[in-house]
Amino acid sequence: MMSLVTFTRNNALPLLRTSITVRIQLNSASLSSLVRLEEKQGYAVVAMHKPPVNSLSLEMIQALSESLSELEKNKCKGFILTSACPGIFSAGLDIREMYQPTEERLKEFWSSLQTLWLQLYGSKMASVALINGHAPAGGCLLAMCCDSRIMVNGKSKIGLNETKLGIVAPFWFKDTFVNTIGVRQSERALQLGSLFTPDEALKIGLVDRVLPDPEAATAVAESELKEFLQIPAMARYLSKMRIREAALKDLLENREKDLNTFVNFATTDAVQKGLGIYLQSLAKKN
Ligand SMILES: CC/C=C\C/C=C\C/C=C\C/C=C/C(=O)SCCNC(=O)CCNC(=O)[C@H](O)C(C)(C)COP(=O)(O)OP(=O)(O)OC[C@H]1O[C@@H](n2cnc3c(N)ncnc32)[C@H](O)[C@@H]1OP(=O)(O)O
Repeated sequence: MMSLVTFTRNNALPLLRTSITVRIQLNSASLSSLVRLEEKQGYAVVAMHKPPVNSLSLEMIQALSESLSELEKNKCKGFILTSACPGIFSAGLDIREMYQPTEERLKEFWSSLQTLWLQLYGSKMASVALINGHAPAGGCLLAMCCDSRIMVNGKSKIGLNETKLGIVAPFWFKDTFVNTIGVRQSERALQLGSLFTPDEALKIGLVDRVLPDPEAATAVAESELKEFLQIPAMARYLSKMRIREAALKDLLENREKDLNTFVNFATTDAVQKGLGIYLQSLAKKN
């Protein structure tokens, strides 16, 4: 189904001295059902929808990438990244992709994740993560790639908990973490695999606002995004790149090496054993 939306720059971006009407066509037919794209006045909502926990499988990662490309193609200025699965933002990487994998799929999985991170962390679009549920590991990474993070209060937790699975956050996860919460907090939290409550996350700067319920959080996410969109786009983007470009460059220049490191590490007996135990513990819970 082809949908059409009209973005009037006068409304969406008050600081731009132009009244050009930008017509945006989001070709949702070609996009996967794993991601729901909703067009709003001057921005888009990207909602992950892979029940039960929005785990980032190869298909989910590619669907997110395609959605961002679709927005870029349509000259969308900003988006809210959130979840359409109640209580879950994203459970992070789909552990089943890393457990007893074929080498070919494992490589495609990791390479797609690298692409998604480069796209999201380096995006010209302004973005707000509306974290309406748990956001461990890869889920936290997605949120950190956005320009602002609004979290709904409750039992959900956020953080990079990789060490708890017996794995290590890759250097670009770490760089994103350090750029968000600083070196000391990152060093401690990475080692401990800490998952933070919304209030704890607020205290260390991992999220920017905590709201009592999804409705309040949505309203704040919208006004936050509009604030970002009011800044002249080029100045805002180049300022963001001042902070992010070194990390982006590092992965761009070391993609192949990072891929090989990941494949070698993930397929060791020790890591496979650890992932198997972790998957069992998740299954046992139910
Ligand atoms: C030297 C270093 C070099 C290179 C680096 C190498 C390796 C590093 C690689 C990657 C970094 C990893 C990043 C990651 O993102 S790893 C994933 C981390 N995620 C988690 O630990 C979250 C696990 N899940 C949970 O804690 C809970 O599910 C959650 C709190 C999110 C939700 O709880 P809830 O009670 O609502 O649901 P559950 O009943 O637990 O789960 C439902 C269902 O979903 C399955 N599940 C959950 N999470 C995952 C997942 N991440 N992947 C796959 N499947 C998942 C769970 O097993 C249940 O399945 P079923 O029993 O079949 O219903």
